[in-house]
Amino acid sequence: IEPISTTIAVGMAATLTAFLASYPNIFNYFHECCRPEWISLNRTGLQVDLENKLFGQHIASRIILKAVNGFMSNSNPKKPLVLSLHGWTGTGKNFVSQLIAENIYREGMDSSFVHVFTSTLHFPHKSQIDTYKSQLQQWIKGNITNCERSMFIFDEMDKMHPGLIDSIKPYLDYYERLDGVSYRKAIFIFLSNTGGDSIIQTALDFWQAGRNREEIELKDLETSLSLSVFNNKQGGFFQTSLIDKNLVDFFVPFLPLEYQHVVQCAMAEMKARGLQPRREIADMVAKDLVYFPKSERVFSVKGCKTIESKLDYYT
Ligand SMILES: Nc1ncnc2c1ncn2[C@@H]1O[C@H](COP(=O)(O)OP(=O)(O)OP(=O)(O)O)[C@@H](O)[C@H]1O
Repeated sequence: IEPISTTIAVGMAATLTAFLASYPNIFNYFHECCRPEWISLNRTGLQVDLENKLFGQHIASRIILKAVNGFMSNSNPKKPLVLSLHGWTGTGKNFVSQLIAENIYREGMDSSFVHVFTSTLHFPHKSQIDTYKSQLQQWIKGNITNCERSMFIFDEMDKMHPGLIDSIKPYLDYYERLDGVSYRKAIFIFLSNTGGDSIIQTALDFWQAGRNREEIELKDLETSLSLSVFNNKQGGFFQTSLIDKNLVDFFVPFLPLEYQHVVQCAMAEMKARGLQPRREIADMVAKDLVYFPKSERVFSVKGCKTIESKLDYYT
């Protein structure tokens, strides 16, 4: 027997054995499963994405990076991570949720462990609230039983019937196990426009005082934000025990976007389409949008939301 071939053959067999040992089910190598190979935080990726892709949100960016990093590096968290993202339309709340998902799950938003609920789509009828409550509980329990590192995104919280979200309160709490299931490694993200007005007022106050937007700190927004979230009668948070029991770990404010950010969004969109980003086109797109308040015209009414369709027109 020729020694070199024998060495290679033995080496390959050892590698294959090690590979099969680490993948008891070879199927899991190709098919998404609840294992670190498929679910683990790419810290640098998240930081780079937040720095380069999310515009005009220095506070949100900072909080999210710290919160997600801290949570994902803790192998034994005491409760699930609960983030509540607030702000005007088109400012990046869904977008940031997507960035988080992409940097934790290899399959990103397409992962079978990332679940999105939209109030008007999944919970449309007030009369069905009791059914929704038990469905939601079972759905979350089932999914976390399947994979403890699951992520749940609740969009349009401001359109959710008050009371519904209270039904999942036990899952967000500090319990070690509930009916044999541990919810502590899951991530819950709530998105809403609630509190947007108070954030805008603060941003406008800074602008009118000639102060730099980057000088706005979380403490400038925190109190008025949590008050307006708690007392807004329209939304799923209305006087919910999630807030008075401090189960929301971070209230994350999204600032209204200005002309310069809309330009950045348009440039990024051109790049994403494989086009050479052109400032004059980005300017045309940005000038096409409506800004408020009427007299100052500082913030984009739709944030960066209609950029895509406007670009179709100009490119
Ligand atoms: N701050 C931002 N930085 C970069 N892109 C952004 C930002 N805000 C919005 N966009 C772009 O605009 C699109 C729409 O924004 P997104 O859906 O995240 O807004 P939203 O805050 O969730 O709005 P809504 O409250 O209406 O749901 C995003 O997919 C993204 O391309």
